[in-house]
Amino acid sequence: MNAREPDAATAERYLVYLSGYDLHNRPEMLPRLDSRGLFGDEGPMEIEVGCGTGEFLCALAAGAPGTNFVGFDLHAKSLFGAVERASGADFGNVRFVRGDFRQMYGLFVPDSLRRVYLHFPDPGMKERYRKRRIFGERFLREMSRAVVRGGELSLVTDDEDYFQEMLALIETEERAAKGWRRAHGEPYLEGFEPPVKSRFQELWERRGRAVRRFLLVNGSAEVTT
Ligand SMILES: C[S@@+](CC[C@H](N)C(=O)[O-])C[C@H]1O[C@@H](n2cnc3c(N)ncnc32)[C@H](O)[C@@H]1O
Repeated sequence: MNAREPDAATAERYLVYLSGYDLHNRPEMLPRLDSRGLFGDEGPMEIEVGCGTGEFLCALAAGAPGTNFVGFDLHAKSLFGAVERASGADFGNVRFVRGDFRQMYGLFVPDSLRRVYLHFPDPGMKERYRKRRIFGERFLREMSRAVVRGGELSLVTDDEDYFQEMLALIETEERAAKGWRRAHGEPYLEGFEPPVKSRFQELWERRGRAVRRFLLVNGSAEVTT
């Protein structure tokens, strides 16, 4: 997708930029990452971490106009594509936040999210890049704090090494009997059939990669709708 930078009015409506400097030095000046802070209302909110060009998130937004959807990504050009998609459809329930998600945990409000999606996160093949992975113990803990009891975390990957890391951490989490547990009896789910597939899902499936998913529920309450 070869998207151009949005004009000022479109960027103002859809895009929030959180610089590394501000996140580190003056987080108290930044908006809270909940419905009130990003949409000015109290609607339920779902987020996609590393949303890329936003195909999946915008398809969700089209199907649930009463829910707020926020996509997070580091990469400006991908988000320009995502903004073009959302503004082209005139969605009022979508925003995008640009910046390093790992620096944003302190801006989330406890019990403010209904679902979190982390789909096809970058695996970082080389040893030194593995440290940049979004998924890990801290991610699980922070998202458990931000998501309501009974809310969900959806994890999808095509990468064997990342999959094994997810499986091991999820099993540890379940043994601790708090935080996240699997919504399914099987160790993981084979394949993923959303209403619209993301750019990376299309790409990896075309190349014959196996796609595997975990659907986790927060705490021990029943799943919310
Ligand atoms: C492989 S792409 C997947 C994009 C999308 N989820 C999809 O399925 O097409 C991973 C995305 O995560 C973003 N990303 C990687 N590290 C990030 C971070 N620390 N904070 C925010 N986004 C990040 C990348 O810029 C990239 O767009």
